[in-house]
Amino acid sequence: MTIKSLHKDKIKILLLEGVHQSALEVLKSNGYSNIEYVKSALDDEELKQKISDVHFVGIRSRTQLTDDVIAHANKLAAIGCFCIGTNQVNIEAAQIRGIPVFNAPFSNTRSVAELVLGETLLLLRGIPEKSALAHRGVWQKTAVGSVEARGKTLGIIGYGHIGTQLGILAEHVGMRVKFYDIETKLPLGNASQVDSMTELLNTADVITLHVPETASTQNMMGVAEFDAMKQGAIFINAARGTVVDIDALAEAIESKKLGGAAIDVFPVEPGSNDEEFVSPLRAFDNVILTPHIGGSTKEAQENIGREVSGKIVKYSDNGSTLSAVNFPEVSLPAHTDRSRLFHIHHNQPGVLTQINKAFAERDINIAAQYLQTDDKIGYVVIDVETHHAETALKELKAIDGTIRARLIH
Ligand SMILES: NC(=O)C1=CN([C@@H]2O[C@H](COP(=O)(O)OP(=O)(O)OC[C@H]3O[C@@H](n4cnc5c(N)ncnc54)[C@H](O)[C@@H]3O)[C@@H](O)[C@H]2O)C=CC1
Ligand SMILES: O=C(O)C(=O)COP(=O)(O)O
Repeated sequence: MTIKSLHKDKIKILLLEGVHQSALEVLKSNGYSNIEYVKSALDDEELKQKISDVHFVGIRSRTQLTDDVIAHANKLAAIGCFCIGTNQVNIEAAQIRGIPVFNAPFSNTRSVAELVLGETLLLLRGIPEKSALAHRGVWQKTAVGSVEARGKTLGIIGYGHIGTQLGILAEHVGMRVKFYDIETKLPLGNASQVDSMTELLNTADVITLHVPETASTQNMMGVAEFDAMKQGAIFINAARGTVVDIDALAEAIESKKLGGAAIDVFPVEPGSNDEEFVSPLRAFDNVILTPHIGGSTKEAQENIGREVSGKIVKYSDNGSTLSAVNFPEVSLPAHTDRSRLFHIHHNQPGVLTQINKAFAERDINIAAQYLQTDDKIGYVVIDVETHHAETALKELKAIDGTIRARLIH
C-alpha cells in the first residue's frame, strides 16, 4: 500500500481575531473545512492549548506567537498573519522549526494612508478639540491656530509602502512631503529625502511614523525628539505602540509643545472590545485616539482574508513559500501526475548531495527539484514518481540536518 498525504479533512486550521470571512471562503473552496473560527485574540494559556494540534494558524496584530507558544504547536505547518506587521510572531523561532510565516504586505496600505491624511487635515484645523468642546456645549468659533494643509510640510518617518502612498495623497492637497528612512529611497512625486531624523523633526509641520517594530525603532520618539519638533506641530503614530515613549508624548501635549496628535497604536492595547482602554492620552481633547483601526476597512480586510488564506492553500497544496517573510522562496509548477515532497533542513553543506545520493541508491528518479537556502535553513521541493513516494519520504527523514520532511501529495 502506498502512503498518502494528510487528507484535507484532517488538516486543522485555527483562525483568530475575527479575520474576514473571505479567508473562510477561500479555504473552504479549496477543500479545507476543518476550521475553528475565534473572534478575539486568546490569552497565552488558551493559545498554547488550542495551537497544540493545529496545522495552520491565522492571526492579526494582537496574538503573540512567542518562542514558548510556538514550542507548544507540535503540528504547526505555517502561520498566516492577516495583516502587514509580523512583529507579534517570533519569526526566527518559527523558521528554525521549519514553519513559514506569511502576511499581506500591502493589502491595508491605502487604508492607513487615507486615515493619516484625514487626521492631518482635522488636526491642522484643531477639529478634534473643537468637536469635543461642542459636545460639552462650548461654542469655539475662531480661526486662531487653524491652518490649511496646502503648503505645509508633511514629515514621514519610514518611507515604505504606507509612507510613499501617504506622500502621494498628501501632495494632492498641496502639502510638501519630506521623509526620513534608514535606506535610500526613490522619492515619489515631489517628495525629498532628508539625511537625518532631526532635520525632519526641525522642519515639518506634521510628523507621521510608518516604521516597523524593530530594535532600531523602539522608543524612537522620546523627550529629545519631541523637543526637536516645531512649536505647535502635529504628531501621528499609526505604526506600532512601542515606537513612541507614550509618557514623553503626553508631556509634549500637556506642555503645548505639540498642537495635537493622532494615535492608533499603543504600548499596551486591550485584547478585546470588552476590555477598558487605559492611556495617559485619554486626558487630551486635541489627541485623536483610535483603537488600532488603521487597516480596519471592509476593502482591506476582505483583500487580506483572500491573500493570506491563498498563501496558506498554496503552501499546503504545492509547497509554495512565495513571499514568506522568514523562509527561502520556492514555487514549483504543480505536477498532478507525480508525487511531491518537501524537505526543510539546517543550512549546512552537502544536504542536497546527500538527498540525491540516497535517491540514486534507491533508484528514485527525480522529476523536478528546486532548492533555496537562506543563512539558517534550506528548503527543497522534489517531485518523484508516485510509486517512489514512500521510500523517498523515508530517505528524506533520515538525512542529516533534517528539520522536517513531508509528502505534499
Ligand atoms: N495601524 C495599523 O492598523 C497598521 C499599522 N501598520 C504598521 O505600519 C508599519 C509600516 O508598514 P509598511 O509601510 O507597509 O512597511 P514597509 O516595510 O513597506 O516600510 C517601512 C519603512 O520603514 C523604514 N525603516 C525601518 N527602520 C527605520 C528606522 N529606524 N528609521 C527610519 N526608517 C526606518 C524601512 O526602511 C521602510 O522603508 C508596519 O510594519 C506595521 O507595524 C501597518 C498596517 C496597519
Ligand atoms: O497590518 C498591520 O500591521 C496592522 O497593524 C493591522 O493590524 P490588525 O489586523 O488590524 O490587528
